[in-house]
Amino acid sequence: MPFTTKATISSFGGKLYKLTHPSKATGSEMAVNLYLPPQALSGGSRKVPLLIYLSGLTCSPENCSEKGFFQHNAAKRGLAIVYPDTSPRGLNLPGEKDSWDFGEAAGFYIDAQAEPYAENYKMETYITRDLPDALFSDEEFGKYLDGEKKVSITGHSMGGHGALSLYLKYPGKYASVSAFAPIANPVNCPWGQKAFRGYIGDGEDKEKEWKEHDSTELVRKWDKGTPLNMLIDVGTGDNFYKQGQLLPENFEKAAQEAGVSEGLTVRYQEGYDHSYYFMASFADEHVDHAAKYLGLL
Ligand SMILES: N[C@@H](CCC(=O)N[C@@H](CSC=O)C(=O)NCC(=O)O)C(=O)O
Repeated sequence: MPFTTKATISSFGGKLYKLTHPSKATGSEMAVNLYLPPQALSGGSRKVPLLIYLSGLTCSPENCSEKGFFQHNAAKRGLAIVYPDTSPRGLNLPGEKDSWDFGEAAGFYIDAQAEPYAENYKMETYITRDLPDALFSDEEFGKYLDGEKKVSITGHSMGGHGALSLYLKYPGKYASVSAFAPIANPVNCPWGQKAFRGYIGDGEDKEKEWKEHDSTELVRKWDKGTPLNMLIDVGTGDNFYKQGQLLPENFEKAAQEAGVSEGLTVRYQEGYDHSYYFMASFADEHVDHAAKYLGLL
């Protein structure tokens, strides 16, 4: 099914497309922004690889495309970026809009099993299947995107959890992963527990299942012979980090204990907070991280 283009905006010599498209997984129309760098467009006509950026709680595709500054270096390296939404919208499910850290704009990049979310909150399937399939097969955008190459994945906060956990759940699917201030051990923090309780369910068996979506648990199972190709930045002035919502040290420790920390870089950036000022400061480096593994550097 084709994309509907709502707006086309020039950015760093390329174009940002504000789009919507239907998703089978969510049973709804999904908003998504796509950045095509100049190399893919007129005069370039080269197929470019794709980086997926997963946003945090409360975000839409707009936040990062407006103020993350990823397009700056993507335009130099010849990399397309897709900015998906953070949940289905407009469903009016009971309780969906009661809080900012659960429900609408807080889909957590997992497939919900609990009611009333089980039918539509299938964000894992949307990100791993519906969205890439739609982009690479699209008559218009498919011309510019290199579907032969793997894609890379990155994200912020809840989206950092999404990027790390999908990378670890689907070994070999993504060329590399990076994350800003990821919720790295969701089973042990209030945001993650609220999401997993609401989307997966509670009780002993369900809580065991939560671990299948937790990056700190998943990294323990990573193949020892395969480098992680993973970059994580966390700001030491981040209030959510100080409140124990992110827990990157637990992730690092688990990777070290499992003997899989080859290719893992975790940086604690002095004084930076949780905001897009932090991300914009290091966005060029995260784009370079992806560009390296996508063969652009
Ligand atoms: N409304 C909340 C703050 C919400 C917030 O900070 N969201 C972050 C992501 S947090 C983890 O996933 C974000 O990216 N916000 C969008 C932005 O443009 O900054 C509160 O009141 O504390």
